[in-house]
Amino acid sequence: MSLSGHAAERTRVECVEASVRLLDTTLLRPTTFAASAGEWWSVTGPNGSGKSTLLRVLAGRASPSEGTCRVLGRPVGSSDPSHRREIASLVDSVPVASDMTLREQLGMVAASWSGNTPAAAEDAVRLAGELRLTHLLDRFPHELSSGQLQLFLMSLVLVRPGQVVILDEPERHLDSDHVKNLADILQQRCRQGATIIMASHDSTLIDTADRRLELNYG
Ligand SMILES: Nc1ncnc2c1ncn2[C@@H]1O[C@H](COP(=O)(O)OP(=O)(O)OP(=O)(O)O)[C@@H](O)[C@H]1O
Repeated sequence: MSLSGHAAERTRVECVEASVRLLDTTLLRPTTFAASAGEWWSVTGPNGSGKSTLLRVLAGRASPSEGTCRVLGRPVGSSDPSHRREIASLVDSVPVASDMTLREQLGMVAASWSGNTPAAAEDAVRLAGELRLTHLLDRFPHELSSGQLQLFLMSLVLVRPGQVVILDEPERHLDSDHVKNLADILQQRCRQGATIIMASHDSTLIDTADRRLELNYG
């Protein structure tokens, strides 16, 4: 089953009865939802309910055992760079270079996806400012606190121009003020047309999101 016509054009992420099993263990129960352009979805549920598994599927790191998941109309995990360009994810770990400053790494990622142009570099520095990282840009990753490192990981994801942003517990290590700031940044990204799929236990982020997908055990 898939959406058609105008709805299909606006649908960015669609799962239909998607489940994940590993031998006799269920990682994700059958799950159905459709997220449109400009929507921010929070995926909620207790520990072990399958939130990260769903996000791994959407990021192309796991496959549904049954059912389907499509991002931008195509199965995920595509090797096509033009498809991958549109999907920015912070799921599991994001590699960081220990011997490059934040500024160098952020600039490199921005240039990779948006071109090695002054405008792309300026956008990257502006994003770092929004995330309150400006004073840390000439440090190395090991010189950051846990929360500062989380903000840096967020910058590496949000500097990408993707239409679909997939985030697993972006609130990790952040104090309430930085979570609120992050909520504002993500809301702005949605207003610009992005679709965000976010697993979270944080009430500020969950309440700021437009839609909610609750995963349950039973
Ligand atoms: N490699 C694996 N092998 C077997 N079971 C797994 C594996 N990975 C995850 N699981 C199980 O799948 C279920 C869903 O895990 P998942 O990490 O998706 O949950 P979650 O909702 O993200 O939890 P949390 O809120 O704790 O992060 C859990 O019961 C977990 O024990």
